[in-house]
Amino acid sequence: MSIDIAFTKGHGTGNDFVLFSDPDGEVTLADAQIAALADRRFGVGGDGVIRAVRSERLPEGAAVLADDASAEWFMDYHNADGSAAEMCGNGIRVFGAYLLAEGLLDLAVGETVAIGTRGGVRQLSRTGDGFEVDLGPFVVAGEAMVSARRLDVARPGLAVGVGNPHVVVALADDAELDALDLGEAPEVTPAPPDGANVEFVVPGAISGELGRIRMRVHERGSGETLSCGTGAAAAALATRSWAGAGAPDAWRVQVPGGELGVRVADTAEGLHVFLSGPAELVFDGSVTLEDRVSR
Ligand SMILES: N[C@@H](CCC[C@H](N)C(=O)O)C(=O)O
Repeated sequence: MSIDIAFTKGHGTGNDFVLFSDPDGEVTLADAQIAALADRRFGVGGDGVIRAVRSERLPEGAAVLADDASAEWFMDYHNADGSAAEMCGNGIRVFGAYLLAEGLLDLAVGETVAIGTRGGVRQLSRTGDGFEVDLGPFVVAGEAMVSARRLDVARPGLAVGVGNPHVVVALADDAELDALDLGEAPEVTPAPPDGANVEFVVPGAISGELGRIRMRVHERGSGETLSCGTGAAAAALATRSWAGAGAPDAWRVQVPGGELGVRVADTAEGLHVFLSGPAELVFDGSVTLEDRVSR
């Protein structure tokens, strides 16, 4: 049986998503159907697909609601290849904008809402020009060697966990970053058990309390994208760790699709990393998904 989906297309600094709502959890899409929706030539096109579903209607939602009973909405995130991911830093801001536009959420500037994700509950705050998300505690630990097309030799990478897995590699300068060919997934050795998003960064100037970074990313399950929010947080955390004592807690990360803010701050639950940036809704449409996808 085919299924009709009413969707909204949105993006955060060029990281683009197909969003649809399924409040009662009645729509189960196969990975191939999600990939068909995300296909840029044969479908709507996007780096990911996001379903808005009530936490209480999902098996994963039980843990979310046990942690925070106010997390009514769950961001069911899938990469462009159909694989599920724990978290999406750009996606959750666009998710907030989508819930507001659909009338599923009431959130004034300055207010915060709890959102369920596979990586746990995330607190999302509405700012004057977008959203800021508390990505929670983080882990910066573990080394790997990373090779990529047009990189002369394999480089050391630092593993960073912000709910989903990342490996961050520092490059010497802009020329090296621009020359990279990320049309193919970088090879990470030893291979992370669940795969990883790989960020290539060029640390820039640190002026006072603020550090700057340029970044390109190859996302697990989606390929090279114009931006990755959790990747920007991972890039800032790795650069902060390389810089050592006295490194700034606030960072601006420049990605091909724009700029994101990252800050590290003490909270009642310890050190957390926060991500801020825009969230844009671009257009609405509807699409019929076939039960059996041939591609
Ligand atoms: N683009 C996202 C990350 C999406 C998930 C990622 N590809 C993964 O598999 O972990 C972001 O903005 O954080």
